[in-house]
Amino acid sequence: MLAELTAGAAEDALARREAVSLATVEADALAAPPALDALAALSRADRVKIIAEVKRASPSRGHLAEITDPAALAADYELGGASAISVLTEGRRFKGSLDDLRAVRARVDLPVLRKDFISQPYQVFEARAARADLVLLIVAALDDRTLAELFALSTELGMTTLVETHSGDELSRALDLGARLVGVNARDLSTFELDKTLFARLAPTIPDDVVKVAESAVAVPADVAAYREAGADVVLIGEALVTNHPVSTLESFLAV
Ligand SMILES: O=C(O)c1ccccc1NCC(=O)[C@H](O)[C@H](O)COP(=O)(O)O
Repeated sequence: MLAELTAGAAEDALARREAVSLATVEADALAAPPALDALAALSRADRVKIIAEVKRASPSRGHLAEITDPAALAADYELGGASAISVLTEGRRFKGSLDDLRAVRARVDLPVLRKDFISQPYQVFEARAARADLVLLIVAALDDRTLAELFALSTELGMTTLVETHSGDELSRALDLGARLVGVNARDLSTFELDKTLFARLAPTIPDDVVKVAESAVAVPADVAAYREAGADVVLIGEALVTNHPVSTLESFLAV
């Protein structure tokens, strides 16, 4: 599934590249206003922080929510106390787009994450050209050379990279890269199985100066509390926010 999602996203990027050249998207990225300092916005605090996700659908759950106005949803997230917004821009299975990201960026003052299956420099330039402040790189989807190349490019463009892991080996690769924002995703991206205990097992091996993000599998406030207890600085939440009242749900998650 991860290979299929990554290949599909690369194919879609290639089609966009035929319409808008690499040189153009690179120039747009370089001309964009500076990225917000997402690492500072997400760094350790006396309370857990939340990255709230704009998520219409997913391979594991199918249709989740209509979300006709992603910017309005992001504004609700900001009101509810989110520290950053994640926008799933993958079109085939998540029904997202870069237009969603641009709309969100134009509405909120929070850092915005391009959450996609990135494997090409073109997609990193696109993210910055759309004024994303962060990009996601999934260790399991990339070989070391590509991971390092994309991480360096995102950093050069002034963005923060959320480096996503699912195991001790992937965590070592993320830390070797010098990642400062590391995610542990409870969702196995091949089987879709959720392991709520994975973060607690891996977190003790992540150095203190690395910002730790627990991704996926939050349904109720107790899940946020458990991630916080296990050392999460940040929790990334999608489904629970798009299928419930976004403001009050966020407030309940932040009250733990
Ligand atoms: O959500 C999926 O089904 C999925 C399947 C394959 C690859 C990635 C997938 N999701 C991306 C995410 O990591 C989540 O959207 C994110 O962590 C939020 O998760 P949740 O709060 O459980 O919706």
